[in-house]
Amino acid sequence: MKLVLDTANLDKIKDYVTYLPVEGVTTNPSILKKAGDIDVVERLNAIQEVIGANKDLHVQVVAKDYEGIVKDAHAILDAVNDRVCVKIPVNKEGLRAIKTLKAEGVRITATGIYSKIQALLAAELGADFLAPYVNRMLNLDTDPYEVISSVSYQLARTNSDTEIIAASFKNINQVTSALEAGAQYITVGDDVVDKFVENANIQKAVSDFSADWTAVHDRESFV
Ligand SMILES: O=C[C@H](O)COP(=O)(O)O
Repeated sequence: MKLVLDTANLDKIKDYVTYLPVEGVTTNPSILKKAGDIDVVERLNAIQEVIGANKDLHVQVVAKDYEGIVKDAHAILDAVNDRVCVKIPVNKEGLRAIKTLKAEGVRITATGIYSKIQALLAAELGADFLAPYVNRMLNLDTDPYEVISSVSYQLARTNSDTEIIAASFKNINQVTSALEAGAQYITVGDDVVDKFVENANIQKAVSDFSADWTAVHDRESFV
């Protein structure tokens, strides 16, 4: 499992890198909105510094038309660094932009994926990552795991270098199910990340072990 953080909260990212196998960070305009009225370029550069230059930072374009998307992509690469994966929603304008930007060698994360056909088209145009929206598909009565599994099979069958970075999670079961379906990466918001190893049963087990030890030995550590 390759874990990516779907947040722009710098304090949380600083904390997560101390105990989680963080492979990167994804953002989009809605995630950046949660961070408030920040200097976005400054924040993105700070995030890259915290995760390390060799980890992937995915930054989404804002413009909706082809020319604007290509311009946004260049602006993001200039403002942050040329390794950034530019996130582009998969619609007609987005696919046109992916085609142009891949010809320039730009790393692309195809996002806003609700269907197999979106994923397969973006992969065929050379997108580096595909971001199927798990919870949003479930809300629409689409089985995201069947989509991921089928796309994963097609990518393997065609020896594609494109990888799946499943997104849009509301709980841990969705995360593990997406991985079981074939996603190589999962990008998870801090609301769900915070629950990974924080539950009352884990804390109770730790407390019980500690109580059993101190009942016999007059100290709270091994030595
Ligand atoms: O970048 C895409 C997000 O992972 C979508 O997540 P959301 O459905 O919680 O907005």
